[in-house]
Amino acid sequence: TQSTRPQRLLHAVQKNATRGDPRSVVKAIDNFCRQKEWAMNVGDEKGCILDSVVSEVNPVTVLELGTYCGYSTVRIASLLPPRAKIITLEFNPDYAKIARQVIAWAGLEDKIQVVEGPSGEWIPKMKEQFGVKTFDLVFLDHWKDRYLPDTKLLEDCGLLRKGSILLADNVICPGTPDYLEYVRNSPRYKSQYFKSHLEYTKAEDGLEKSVFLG
Ligand SMILES: O=C(NCCCCCn1ccc2cnccc21)c1cc(-c2ccc(F)cc2)cc(O)c1O
Ligand SMILES: [Mg+2]
Repeated sequence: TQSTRPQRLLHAVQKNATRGDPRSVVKAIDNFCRQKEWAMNVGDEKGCILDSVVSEVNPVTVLELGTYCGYSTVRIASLLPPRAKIITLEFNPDYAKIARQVIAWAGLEDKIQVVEGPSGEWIPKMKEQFGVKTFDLVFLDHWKDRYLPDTKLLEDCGLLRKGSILLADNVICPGTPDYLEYVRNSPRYKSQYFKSHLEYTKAEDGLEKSVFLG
């Protein structure tokens, strides 16, 4: 039976990356996507912006919405202090299965919890299920029409604190117009746009970093 793109991406990691070396896993995925098959990882250009935000925030609790194959999960986790944890939500069980194997190859399974299901159902259960108080950093990379409702849900569930950072991928391509309008005009956020390009292409895209003001 025909393999899927995530399966081919995983094989490229297992073939070209060193076990326990997260940076080599990131490199192997970027090379696969540049040379063989495009895939919707945040990629190396936006990935460097992600790295700088993570290093600046030094988060202890991270929520990622949209795991896919675990590229950004590995990128973030490789920069976290020892006790820090990421909860990453993936709707598609096949993607989650691949992501767990990519994360294991990077040797980062102790810092990462991959949770399967829709954000709308899981966000209200974060406190009781995972003992989370608030998130220091949220990376939004899932259905683009869920960025806004899930941000409001995070607020309503008390999962954001003064200074929590929201970092959103794809605010230009595919685009999240209602989310951008909200974080850029709400008095509860201080927002900043990092112009970049859609992963592995010349098309414009960017990340929006928004600080929750409480
Ligand atoms: O669609 C994108 N990502 C989302 C994938 C599905 C997420 C599903 N999901 C995961 C967790 C979760 C929790 N609750 C509900 C749903 C949930 C995406 C697309 C492009 C893209 C594609 C084609 C093109 F021509 C240009 C750009 C580029 C990106 O970087 C992207 O991220
Ligand atoms: Mg994305």
